[in-house]
Amino acid sequence: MSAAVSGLVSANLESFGELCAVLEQLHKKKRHRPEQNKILANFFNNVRLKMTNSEGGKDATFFPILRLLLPQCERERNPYNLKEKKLGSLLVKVLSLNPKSIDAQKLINFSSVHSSTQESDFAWVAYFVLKNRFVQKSSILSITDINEMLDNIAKADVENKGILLDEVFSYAIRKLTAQEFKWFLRIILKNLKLEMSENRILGTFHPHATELYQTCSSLYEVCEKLKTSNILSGTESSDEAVVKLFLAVKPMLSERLDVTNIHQLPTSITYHIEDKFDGERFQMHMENGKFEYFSRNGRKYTKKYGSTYDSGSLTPDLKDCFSTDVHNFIIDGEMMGWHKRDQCFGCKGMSYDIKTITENSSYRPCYCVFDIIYYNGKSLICDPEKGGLPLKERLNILDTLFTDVPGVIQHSKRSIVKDSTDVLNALNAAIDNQDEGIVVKDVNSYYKPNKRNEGWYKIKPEYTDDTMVDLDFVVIGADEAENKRQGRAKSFHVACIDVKPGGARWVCVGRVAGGLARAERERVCAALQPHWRASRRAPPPPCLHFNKETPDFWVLPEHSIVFQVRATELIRSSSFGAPYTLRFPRVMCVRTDKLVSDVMTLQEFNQLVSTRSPVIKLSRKRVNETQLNQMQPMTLRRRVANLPQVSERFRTKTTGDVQVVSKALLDRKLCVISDEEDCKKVDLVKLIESHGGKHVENPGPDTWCCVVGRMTPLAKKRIEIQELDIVTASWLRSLPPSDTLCSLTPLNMLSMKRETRWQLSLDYDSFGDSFKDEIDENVLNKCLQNMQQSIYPTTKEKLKLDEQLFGDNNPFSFLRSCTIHIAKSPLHRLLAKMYGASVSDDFASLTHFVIPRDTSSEDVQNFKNDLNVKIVSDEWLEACFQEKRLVNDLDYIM
Ligand SMILES: Nc1ncnc2c1ncn2[C@@H]1O[C@H](COP(=O)(O)OP(=O)(O)OP(=O)(O)O)[C@@H](O)[C@H]1O
Repeated sequence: MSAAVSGLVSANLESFGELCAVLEQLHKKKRHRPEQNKILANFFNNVRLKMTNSEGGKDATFFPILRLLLPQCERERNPYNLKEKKLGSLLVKVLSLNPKSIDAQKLINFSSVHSSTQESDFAWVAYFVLKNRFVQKSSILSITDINEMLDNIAKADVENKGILLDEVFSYAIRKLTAQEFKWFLRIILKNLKLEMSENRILGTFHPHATELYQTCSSLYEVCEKLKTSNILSGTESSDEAVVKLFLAVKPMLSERLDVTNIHQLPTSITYHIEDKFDGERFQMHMENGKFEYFSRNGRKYTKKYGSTYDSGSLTPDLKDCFSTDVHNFIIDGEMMGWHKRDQCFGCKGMSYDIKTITENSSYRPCYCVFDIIYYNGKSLICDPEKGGLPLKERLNILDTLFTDVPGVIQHSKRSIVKDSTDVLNALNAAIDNQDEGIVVKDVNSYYKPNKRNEGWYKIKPEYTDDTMVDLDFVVIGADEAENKRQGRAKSFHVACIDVKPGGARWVCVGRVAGGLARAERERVCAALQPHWRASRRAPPPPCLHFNKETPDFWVLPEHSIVFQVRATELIRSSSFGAPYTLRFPRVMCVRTDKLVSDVMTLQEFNQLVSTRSPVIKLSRKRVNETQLNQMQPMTLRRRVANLPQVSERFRTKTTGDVQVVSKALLDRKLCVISDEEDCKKVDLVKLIESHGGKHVENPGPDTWCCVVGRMTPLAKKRIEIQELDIVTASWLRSLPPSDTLCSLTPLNMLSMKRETRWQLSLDYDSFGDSFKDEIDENVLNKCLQNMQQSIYPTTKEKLKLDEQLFGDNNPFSFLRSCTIHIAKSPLHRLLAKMYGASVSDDFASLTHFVIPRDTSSEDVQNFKNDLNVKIVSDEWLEACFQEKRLVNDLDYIM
């Protein structure tokens, strides 16, 4: 297809040289996102203009260009299977360089780590080494030519024709300029080094392109759908879901949830629990007996698993399992390894890769299906307007689609959640079984491609403090960072101590990269810097046992420090000194208080792995219900409505010696949301009981009211949503004993539900002044305070006013709708406030979390893990300030 497609845009329309010039500009402006966007948008507009003005150009497609701009999204061509090492040797061969020459050595032994400047990738090194050998000084090849050359490279790999490769490369060297060749190499390596995300490039191309790409993972389809003629005639829209058989849909993702925050899920919603399978996400497409398999990032694995019932390692076993009235479908699930002899699942850390296992492996693929995307010609995803069905209805279809064949294809089992105890029990069962965790899903959620916050939650033990066993290791090595901004080390090799009669030996157990905050990493690197020894110059001494994975630098423990490390599992490995290594490790803290001789001993480490199972889970401790009550404000995400009660034995209890002295709260249920600085929760509960009331752990429909002391994020959230009656803890503390039930007045309340508000409005005015009761000085003061407050309009009212006065954009308060946390710049904070933003440190209520543009990707990832809020670069704010309007933040999402 690709050659034909390449021809659709006229060869003369765009030369590769012009594209390279744009790429150069984008590369130069890589720290200036808005400028990059402008450059790219201008380029697209120019091409669009040329297309419409050219004969038949209205039907021309951007695909040949877009696939060069987004080489990492290339799915129409086979993989090139050319990495730096192979490319280096190929160039040396094609250019007939003396392999021992300095230039040839630079190409053959290229390593991004050891190259002289931070910016240099292989293409850049090749450019400098080879630029004088290029004869072509100006551009002569078109985009079509380049695509054809790439087709040939992909073909050469499939057909294993080295000659074809040599031909393409010698042609490229003769016909391309040195600069074009540099970009040609970057396209082959699928990394243009522009620091522009897929979404940003697609978003600049067309506002609907990103969404379309999520549903089909095909640039070709995106370009077809957004052809110039459609754009001009206004017929294009993203409303039509482009789910097509045999085109991969980007899978829906799960949001991380710490089980101790489970109460924060609204109880008005029904959830079910499923096992969290520890395999590889796969989609299966089928039409009339023809199958395709796609991995999570849209790569085809059909050859492996089989395109028909006659081929592959999975499809032949599916022959009789599908219902007879199904013609086509797309299903979503996890490809697991099934141990043929032991008849059980393996997990990802084990010594097989489900994508590449062969017949000889002890494992075979078993597809565990948890969703359906497409059924008998109809897409079932996205919102109802687009034909989407809620999960429970999709699952009704899925249940009838096939019958389980154990070890081949299985439905993911699910159970409806009745209360938080169910979730806890399921997680603890997963911990006991050494499983990865559980997944909790809103049964009414719609399938949203590539979306993470749409009703699916993954709950793993490691998200909860205290369930994991932390291990103390000493740093004995490091690998060098390509980018030295955060210090010299990219990752650290950590070891346990093996105490021997002749002296200690340090046995490396693995490598850890994540977990350290930027400043801390810098501090660690600075402290170790004087003691690092490069392994290339001086091999590590025998007391440091590394095995195959020798670090770039080693350090003696006496000069080193201790890391407290948390990992999800230990997996068998022959790469490091110990027979098991750490899976997904991260540094929890630097133990400056610990001597290196106090780290874990090899003996202790071996005890952990004494079962000899290939994977040892490090989540040892179960979660108990008391932990469920410890809210974690940082991950507070969703609206809280009627919440489930925790089981009786874990409720906050008084000692039982409370004397009931009043009937003010007789038989009423109250829920204490937060305590007061000087009055613990248990004391507030005692007060409730002394008035004859009952304390409940979570508010439900029969809860009379809630009590708030300290303004915790949870308390704020509950007050904000105005769905509960909430009184202040000071009201409870000053409640006088009484023989009759007390009543609530607006002045004591932080929040009211609608019915209460309506009822009280009969007796009180909007400032809390009673129509019938006399008031004292104290009450009068409070009413006056309310009057003052109510003079100021709410944000909502201000927004309305903005709209009336300024239409779409109020140039003086364009940030009014935003609640922003600004990590660094005080100036930005000031300006943001000046332009109407609420600047806040309350992570639960943020619309944007603004961080400096040069924040490391690791830190960005950490923020993403911890916060459910848009994380944007500070360039977004600058763009807003500059343009005096609320600039679309999409381009600035980190
Ligand atoms: N029952 C299930 N429902 C949905 N996803 C599941 C289920 N079981 C396993 N998964 C897998 O869990 C993955 C998410 O969990 P995990 O955090 O381990 O993966 P990740 O790749 O590290 O992160 P993420 O996929 O969330 O970016 C999903 O992509 C999916 O492949």
